[in-house]
Amino acid sequence: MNKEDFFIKHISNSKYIGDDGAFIDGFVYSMDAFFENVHFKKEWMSLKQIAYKSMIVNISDAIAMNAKPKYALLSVAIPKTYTNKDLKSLTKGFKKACKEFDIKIIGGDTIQNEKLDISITIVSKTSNPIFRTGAKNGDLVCYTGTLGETRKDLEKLFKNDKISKNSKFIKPILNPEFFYHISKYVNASMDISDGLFLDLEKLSKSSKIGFEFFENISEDIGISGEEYELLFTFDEKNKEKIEKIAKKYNVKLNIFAKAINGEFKTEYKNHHFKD
Ligand SMILES: Nc1ncnc2c1ncn2[C@@H]1O[C@H](COP(=O)(O)OP(=O)(O)OP(=O)(O)O)[C@@H](O)[C@H]1O
Ligand SMILES: Cc1ncc(C[n+]2csc(CCOP(=O)(O)O)c2C)c(N)n1
Ligand SMILES: [Mg+2]
Repeated sequence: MNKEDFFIKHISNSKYIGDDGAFIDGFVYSMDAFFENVHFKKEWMSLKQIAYKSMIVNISDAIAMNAKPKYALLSVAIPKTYTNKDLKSLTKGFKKACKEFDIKIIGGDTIQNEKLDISITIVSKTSNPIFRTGAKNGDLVCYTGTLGETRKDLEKLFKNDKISKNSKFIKPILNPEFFYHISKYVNASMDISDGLFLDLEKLSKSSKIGFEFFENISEDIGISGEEYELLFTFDEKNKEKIEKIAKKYNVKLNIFAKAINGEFKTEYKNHHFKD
């Protein structure tokens, strides 16, 4: 067991752990860290882009639970060298995401540190939470969008090559309205942050199912992390309805497997705690 899984297993045996967020009394609580040299290097993105993405990766978890983000608590560790202009750029990024998703920042903490580190808690609302545990035998398994480019762009950045400012690595694309619209047909869902193969392993564990793949999924597609696409399962009888809604919202669907008895394990390791 890797250190991440070992720690999570021992920190709590609460039933709330294991989903993209914890559902309690109509609200979903989720948090994600966005740290310099772990999630980005300062040369790769502007401060506004960094702040914006730190919010988006958090909002992604809320959407995957079929919850509407409402409030954010924001902790920021700021390097000493940052000027007021730098701080303004950061606030612009946070505010842009808040405006786009109608979120209020209701608190947080600000400290000084060597690196720029951001931790965000999102409080979101839902009357119909979707968990990772709900996939049923026979369900179709689907992800949205196109996978692979994010990892390629990350590799380029590591080689000091330039990438487009429209890259999903810089600016992930979320599809909240599409997902809220199909939510009544969805049995299980999560977002793709670690990569399809690793996230399928999590889905398999949570729902106690395996997968029968309709075609081979290449490594390029399967190990690309930080895609923030949606991964979900649904009963075959809802396929046409979901496809129609996807068309309306211009969302690409990839129905790539069927849930079956068994379990799915990937040979690929989580990038966290590699060594
Ligand atoms: N330090 C921690 N203390 C308590 N619970 C944790 C801790 N770290 C993770 N968890 C919980 O463990 C589960 C898995 O966490 P993980 O970070 O893998 O979530 P994820 O949504 O799969 O990934 P991502 O962080 O990329 O969104 C979640 O329910 C999360 O709330
Ligand atoms: C400097 C740097 N090194 C590596 C990566 C790749 N990376 C970081 S976090 C993550 C998955 C989701 O993480 P989390 O579970 O924390 O949300 C991936 C693929 C990066 N973006 N920047
Ligand atoms: Mg998630």
